[in-house]
Amino acid sequence: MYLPILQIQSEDIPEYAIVCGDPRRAEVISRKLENARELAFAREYRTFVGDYQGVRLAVVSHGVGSPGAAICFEELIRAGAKTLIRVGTAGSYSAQTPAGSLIVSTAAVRADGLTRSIVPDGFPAVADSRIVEALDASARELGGVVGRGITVTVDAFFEGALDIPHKTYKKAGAIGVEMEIAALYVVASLRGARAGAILAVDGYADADLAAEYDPHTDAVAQAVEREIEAALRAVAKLAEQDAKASAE
Ligand SMILES: O=P(O)(O)O[C@H]1O[C@H](CO)[C@@H](O)[C@H]1O
Ligand SMILES: O=c1cc[nH]c(=O)[nH]1
Repeated sequence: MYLPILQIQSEDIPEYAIVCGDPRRAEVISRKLENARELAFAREYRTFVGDYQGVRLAVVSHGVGSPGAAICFEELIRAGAKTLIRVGTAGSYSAQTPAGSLIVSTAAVRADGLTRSIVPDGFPAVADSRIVEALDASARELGGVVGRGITVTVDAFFEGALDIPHKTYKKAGAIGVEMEIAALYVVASLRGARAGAILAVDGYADADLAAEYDPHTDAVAQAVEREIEAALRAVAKLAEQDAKASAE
């Protein structure tokens, strides 16, 4: 089956997929794979396949924002992807997770518009627990600060005339904010796939903590390197669990 937006053939897509916003990050991840091959680069969607520790996986960029990203998640799942892990960046709400930390998202606040148009209010956006455990364990193997908790998915990066209620989300216990995870968790739930996400913190979103925003520091680059490695190790762990389960 031809997937018209990603412009790939479903036969080329394996069960495991790593997704990220930035097409350049997809290329960086693909360089960690053996037998890496670029399948397509259509709009913001850049698709690679390759092997990590013997596990075939796809690496696909989904761009910025939930509507475009949801198309990518839908087509990947239609193509046969069953495990999707987002490797992204986030703003932090907590001094415990400063720039350069990693966050493993357990669930997402649906403060986006896309999921409102595909599931009712109140429907949760939740990560798969085995993916959370695999990401958390892999991130901790690599050292550095690792937070774990609820993240917020918004549509607006910059505030307009209305405030983005970061303080309210923080008071309610969320630890960071980004722009696509709720769409990933909801689309995965709708289509019978499982999903999780790991984020490199690139600054504070909380106005009380915020300094000049600079996502291009060495600390952030090192955190992105660690989250990529953590996601790849998590894929290997999950594939091993899946192989054991299907042998039983
Ligand atoms: O680094 P990525 O994966 O793009 O994730 C975050 O960065 C972008 C905003 O700068 C949004 O896509 C947000 O979710
Ligand atoms: O959406 C995002 C991504 C990174 N950093 C932020 O503050 N927001």
